[in-house]
Amino acid sequence: MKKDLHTAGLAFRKMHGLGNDFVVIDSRGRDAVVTPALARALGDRNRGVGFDQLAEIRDADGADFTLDFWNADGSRAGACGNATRCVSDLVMRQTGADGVSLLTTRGTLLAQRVDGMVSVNMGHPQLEWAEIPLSHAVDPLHLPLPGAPVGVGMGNPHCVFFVKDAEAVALETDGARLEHDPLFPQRTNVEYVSVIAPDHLRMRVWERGAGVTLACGSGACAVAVAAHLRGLTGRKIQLDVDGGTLHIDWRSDGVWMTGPVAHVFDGVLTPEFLANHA
Ligand SMILES: N[C@H](CCC[C@H](N)C(=O)O)C(=O)O
Repeated sequence: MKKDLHTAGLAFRKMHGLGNDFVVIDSRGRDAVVTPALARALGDRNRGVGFDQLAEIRDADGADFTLDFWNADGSRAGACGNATRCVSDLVMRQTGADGVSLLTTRGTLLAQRVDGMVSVNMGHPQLEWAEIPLSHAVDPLHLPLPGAPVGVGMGNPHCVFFVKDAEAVALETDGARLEHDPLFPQRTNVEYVSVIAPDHLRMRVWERGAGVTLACGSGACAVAVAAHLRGLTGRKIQLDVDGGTLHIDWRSDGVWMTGPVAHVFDGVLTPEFLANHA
């Protein structure tokens, strides 16, 4: 941790997309400051700020900015759709532009403002077992687990179950167990989905490294892809999550996700907090 942060503190923003909540730290123009220990401390809803993911903005070559994501347990997340939409909104407000490009571990993503909401192209889904990743060669469309879920990568792993009633699922126990199933060498996010209509799904989610959340953007994209590949839906759907509604459109250039964003408050982490957790 840099010496000036120990005297001045560290500014952050609290944002959310459909109740999927984020702390955003802007490290453009300086070295990155987030460590696994700081992410865990900040993610503590009693002793820190609390978030589902922490997003750190950094400078980028060839894009408007770079985004790194951390889960509340201090692990890294390769993708976070809702935080991507929130930070894109922030940067669009700062620059006055209607669109931005950003770099994540997936490469360059594009985001734009649409009807008061923010859309992001989350890229092409990863449908090969090794890129999801799975531990060995199996058919990702019918994974060898009870309930035959679908495995999809969106820069992070997802395990999608189609069930009769997503409300009736034991999300906390089943999600926690499946996150650590040996089929997923990097653990997995877990989604339970019921079909309302060929263009309308209901999803509940257990996130790797964060637990039950009110929404998950990359999960919503994975679910739309899985549902279409299983012949349950078209390519454009409305998806109801616990925190609201997302719109997903799997186009030829990637999976687009659209929804609301909210900026809740700004704060400054104290030098004392940083000294104890950096
Ligand atoms: N909330 C995020 C996903 C976080 C995924 C994370 N839990 C992981 O380890 O992959 C989203 O909107 O896409």
